[in-house]
Amino acid sequence: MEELRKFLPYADRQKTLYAIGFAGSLFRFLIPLSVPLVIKYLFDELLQNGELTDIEKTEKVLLVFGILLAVFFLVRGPMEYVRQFFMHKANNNIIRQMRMDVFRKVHRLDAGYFANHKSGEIGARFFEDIEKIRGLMTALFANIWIEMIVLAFVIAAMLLMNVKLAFLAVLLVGIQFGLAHLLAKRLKRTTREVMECRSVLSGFVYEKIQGAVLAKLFAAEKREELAFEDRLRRYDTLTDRQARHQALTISSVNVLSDATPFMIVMIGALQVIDGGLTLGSLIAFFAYVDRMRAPVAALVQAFPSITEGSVALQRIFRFLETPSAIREIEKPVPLNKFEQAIEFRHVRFSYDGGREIVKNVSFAIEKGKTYAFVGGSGGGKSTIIQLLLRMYDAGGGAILIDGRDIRDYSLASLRSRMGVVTQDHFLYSCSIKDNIKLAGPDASDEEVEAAARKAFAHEFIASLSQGYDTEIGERGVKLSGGQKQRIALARVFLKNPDIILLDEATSALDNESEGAVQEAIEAYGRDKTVVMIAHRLSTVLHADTIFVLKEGRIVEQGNHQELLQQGGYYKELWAMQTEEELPSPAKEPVVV
Ligand SMILES: Nc1ncnc2c1ncn2[C@@H]1O[C@H](COP(=O)(O)OP(=O)(O)OP(=O)(O)O)[C@@H](O)[C@H]1O
Repeated sequence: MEELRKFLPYADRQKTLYAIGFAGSLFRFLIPLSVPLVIKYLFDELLQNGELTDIEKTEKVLLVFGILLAVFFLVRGPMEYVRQFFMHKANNNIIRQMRMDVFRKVHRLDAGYFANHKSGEIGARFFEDIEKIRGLMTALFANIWIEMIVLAFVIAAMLLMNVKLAFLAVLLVGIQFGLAHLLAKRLKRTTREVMECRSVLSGFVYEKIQGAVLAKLFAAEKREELAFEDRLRRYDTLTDRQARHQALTISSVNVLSDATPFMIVMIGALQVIDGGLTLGSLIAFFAYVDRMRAPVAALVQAFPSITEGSVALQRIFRFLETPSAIREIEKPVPLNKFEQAIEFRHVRFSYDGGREIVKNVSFAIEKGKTYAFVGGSGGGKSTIIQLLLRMYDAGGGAILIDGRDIRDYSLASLRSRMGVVTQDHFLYSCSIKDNIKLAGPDASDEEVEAAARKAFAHEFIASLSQGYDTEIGERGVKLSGGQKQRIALARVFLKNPDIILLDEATSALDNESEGAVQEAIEAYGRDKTVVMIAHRLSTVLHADTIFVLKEGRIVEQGNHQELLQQGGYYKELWAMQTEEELPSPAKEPVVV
């Protein structure tokens, strides 16, 4: 029930709408409850009344039913409308609020969370889980209380007519609730399993849709189908179990609730024979017992909705309360400008708390210079950039910018000083212009074009039929690797940051474009601080300092010439690459 306590503030904000909807519900449900009383009046006081003439009786019948029909049409109908509209409005407002909170949370979680959770599973929170709350809200904020009030009204009317019969009815209803409550416990457990399984399934499907083309390349369609079928079967087993529990709950309660009127009428008939009850009262009693079945059935049927909704709430709050590994200090300072240097001091880092990826790394980066990290694959080069961006926090040592620990700076200001182009640049499925404008939403078309020109992207963009307005598909699938890379670069040029981080930023370009983009980066980077990661050493020859990383350690550092003279790992890498690249004279650098 903890989840319901956390949910209350959401409902509290909608209390006016709920109150209006609730008032509408009261009229809508209570008006029909007057019918048995009218029946009793008809039988006991009107039809069997010897003092009234037939004409008088007819007049009274017409009057009573005229009033009743007027109330039904003029009050009950509009009240039903009020109930439906305001309840829906309140529920929708809560759902929108929760979706916003989940969305906001997605953007507050750290990179580590996304490395360990599938996007489809996270997406399930937005739609399936949040939709499940709708049933819970309707049950909790309207139906349950209305049905309780109806039930209380019915019981009160019964007590007024016959105490003994009323107690019998209350006893039978109590048994029905007890049974439903008992069975609901098992139902809750299964419901949780079903929902967990469904979100895993949705993560699986989402990933397979993204990998559908890859599956074709490996002729793995059949394998994927079987894997999906297997998962669906497991999901079916769970939903079958859930349906069985649900059916058991509803059917056992329904049997009891169906039998209740018979028992009451039987005992009531005996009382009529004894003269302890009038015929009109028995008929009215029967009508009330029958009315009692609806609230009881509604309450029992509300159990599954409440169960599902509360499991969904648990899952949503678990997500909303996920602590972010990357947090700002209480009063972060803004990094308004990068003035002097970046320093890594004995930095250590492991993604999983086990294997160290960065091992006691220390280096300094001065403002206005160009640096490069090179080394074998998996050596930790990209991880260093991730640490600098505070996508992850170092496990040991410290990273300083202008003499201050980066954890002291506000995250937004820290990241806005840096522009990054990675190997895996994410593009949104919108227009090229909007993708570039991610770096500056207020940029004019001229500024966007200038940035694209610098990144040697303007020509290819202009050649597209829609130009800058061309939609590029999910993750930019409609563009080539080199085109995507140039758009990512244009984005950085538009952002105009103090520090440029380029992780294999030109690897997808052909030799000619790479040379041109390199020149652009060099020209642009003259008054900037540039940190590059490259496999192709020929692209980092101009760097002021090259750090050579091997298995998480800096094993050598210096400029290209110095490193060659050291005759170590760098020289080995250089020799290997120049041999590989010999057939391409255009790219062959001069080795002195
Ligand atoms: N999110 C992650 N969770 C766990 N391990 C990771 C994660 N990202 C990277 N690694 C591991 O960290 C190590 C270093 O990866 P990193 O990407 O920093 O290397 P790199 O030097 O940039 O490699 P490459 O040149 O191939 O891009 C690798 O062994 C990789 O498996």
